[in-house]
Amino acid sequence: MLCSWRNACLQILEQPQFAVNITRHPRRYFSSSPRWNVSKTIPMEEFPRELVRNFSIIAHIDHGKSTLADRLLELTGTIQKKQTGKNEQVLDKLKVERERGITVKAQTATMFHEFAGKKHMLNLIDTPGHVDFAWEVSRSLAACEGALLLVDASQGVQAQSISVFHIAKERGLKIIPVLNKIDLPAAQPERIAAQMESTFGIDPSEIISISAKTGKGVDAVLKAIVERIPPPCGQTTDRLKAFLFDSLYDRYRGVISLISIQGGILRKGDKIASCHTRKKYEITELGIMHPEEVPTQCLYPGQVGYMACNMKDSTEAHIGDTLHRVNESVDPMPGFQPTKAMVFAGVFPVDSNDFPKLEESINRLTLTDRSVTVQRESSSALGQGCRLGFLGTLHMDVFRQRLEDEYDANIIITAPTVPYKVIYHNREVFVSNPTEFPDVTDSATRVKEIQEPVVKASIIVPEEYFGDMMDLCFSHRAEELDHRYLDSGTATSSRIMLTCIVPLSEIVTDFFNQLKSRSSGFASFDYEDAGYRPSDLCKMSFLLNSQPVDALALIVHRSHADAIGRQWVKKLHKVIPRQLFEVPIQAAIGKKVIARETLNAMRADVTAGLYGGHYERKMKHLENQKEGKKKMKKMGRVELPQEAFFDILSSKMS
Ligand SMILES: Nc1nc2c(ncn2[C@@H]2O[C@H](COP(=O)(O)OP(=O)(O)OP(=O)(O)O)[C@@H](O)[C@H]2O)c(=O)[nH]1
Repeated sequence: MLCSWRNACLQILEQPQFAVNITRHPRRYFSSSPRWNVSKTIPMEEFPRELVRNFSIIAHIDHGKSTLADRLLELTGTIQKKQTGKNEQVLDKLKVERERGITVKAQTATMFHEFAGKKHMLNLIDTPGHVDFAWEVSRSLAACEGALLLVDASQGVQAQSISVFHIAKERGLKIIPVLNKIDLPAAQPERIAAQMESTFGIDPSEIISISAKTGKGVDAVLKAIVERIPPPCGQTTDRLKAFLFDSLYDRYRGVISLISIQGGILRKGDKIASCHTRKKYEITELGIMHPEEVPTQCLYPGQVGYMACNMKDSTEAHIGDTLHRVNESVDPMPGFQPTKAMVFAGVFPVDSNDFPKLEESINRLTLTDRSVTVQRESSSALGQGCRLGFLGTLHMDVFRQRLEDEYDANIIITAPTVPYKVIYHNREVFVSNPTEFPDVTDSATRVKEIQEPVVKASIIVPEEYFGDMMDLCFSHRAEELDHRYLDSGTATSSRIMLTCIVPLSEIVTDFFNQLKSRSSGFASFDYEDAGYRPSDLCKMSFLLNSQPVDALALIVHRSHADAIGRQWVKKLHKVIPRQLFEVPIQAAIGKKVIARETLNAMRADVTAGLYGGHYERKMKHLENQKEGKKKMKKMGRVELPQEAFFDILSSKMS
């Protein structure tokens, strides 16, 4: 699968609009004066751990991580300076990443840099910036000793800057503060430096000011990486211990794992075992990501690279696993918490005959993105499909786009839901599919309590938008609101950090769009899991001609039920084509209808052929028509066309 993933990337890169200096052969990545002649193997033994630095770049979305990564790769001669003048980034390889300008999948690249007369090996692990991909961030950081904390000098500290800072701090990483985009006219380096001091306790004299776009100051970053980040631990004489921090699937070679060597030397041909699964393997290929694969003979302590070892099934590679030599047991490294899907949605093919193809595409795509959970689902309205679990709505959106771009899938995706906890007298059940949600109005279901997931949200916003943000939070059922000023002293327009507890279900719908529009794009937002809380939730069903449409069911808070019900029947009324008979469109909670619209019948003019004649004759025709329609209505099932589903469900999410 890696190969197909890689091939997909290469195909994308080979398209003229993505023409950058990456090609299939590693040799071509080198500048005209390569440090290493890659036709010979890289002498890995020349890089003892003292000469190795493993680091990551962490920042809020769009603060310039990938741009800085490119400048570092260029400055160290790893890639050629771009001639295209386009903004494409070398490490953002997926089409969706290039189109949206965001990093989704973390990439690794090794650079060689001469400092104080010694060649150093610098391993950069690029990380995504969006809150949905925080799991990738913490996974990338586990293989590093240091991190560049990048802050946009025009935007200042944002919500995600704070959360990634804390992840890095918790992992004990050396943090190098970097102020980026100083070339922008709106940049306020002194003010933002003061903000970094008050928010992170960073000494302003340690901050490096750069422009990743023009390259100004980037050499000082390279110097700081070597001087300030400690070298990794581990000795060549230790027992072999390799930490598996990422994996990909290659159709021909099986699983390719990214590893960091914590101790001992890993050689091609070595027999290794996994602490987690206890399975044994033989290393068939070893190398470094440069940023494409460059094979080597061995990897030494502190080095980061890739390995292939005939792992056939992608589930065998456990992120966070420790690998050791067969018969030489070691203490496993602390692993990662498994990811928890927080947003679920049903995915159905537009043409139900396409289900096998869709399922195959989903399975392939999940091999490159293990945080997605998959379960089969069938709906009477939409046919066979899959219920997928994602880390957040952006994650869901990116997955959908990748399905469409890379696998040509034509799909309908249902409204996102979150996993609710239904507590019965004797058990607890997690429900993420509205069709499985019990009817709480019916005492026979014996539901004791319903709980919903809540998150601790942090919003950073200029003072003038504070009132709007409070309104937004209240209208989304926020509790425990608190705030503090980020800028100390006399700043003219201060920024405020607002924190509150909000139900996750409120965030997965339109919260983010509203946050951006109500703050004119100035607010930034981040959230973390805050457990479950009891909530007054119920299932809302929609009925067309008294028949429930399963794919449209929703789980709503009772206080919002009436408004949502009314809004939805109105929307349905707009998109459902008129039938030969009258169709009631109803929203119901349990057996109680809370909103209704009526779709009038199409009426052929049955009296058109008559001219003159008696009034009674006309009335008789009309009465007959009425009778016929009544019969039709009794038997009639309203088929919702797929386009109507598409309209309803896409507007549901906006
Ligand atoms: N003027 C200016 N623009 C910059 C600079 N650095 C980055 N940019 C621009 O800022 C935008 C975002 O940069 P990226 O490098 O994609 O940001 P990122 O942090 O990698 O974004 P994610 O991967 O989505 O988290 C791009 O349009 C860059 O061209 C800079 O120093 N000056």
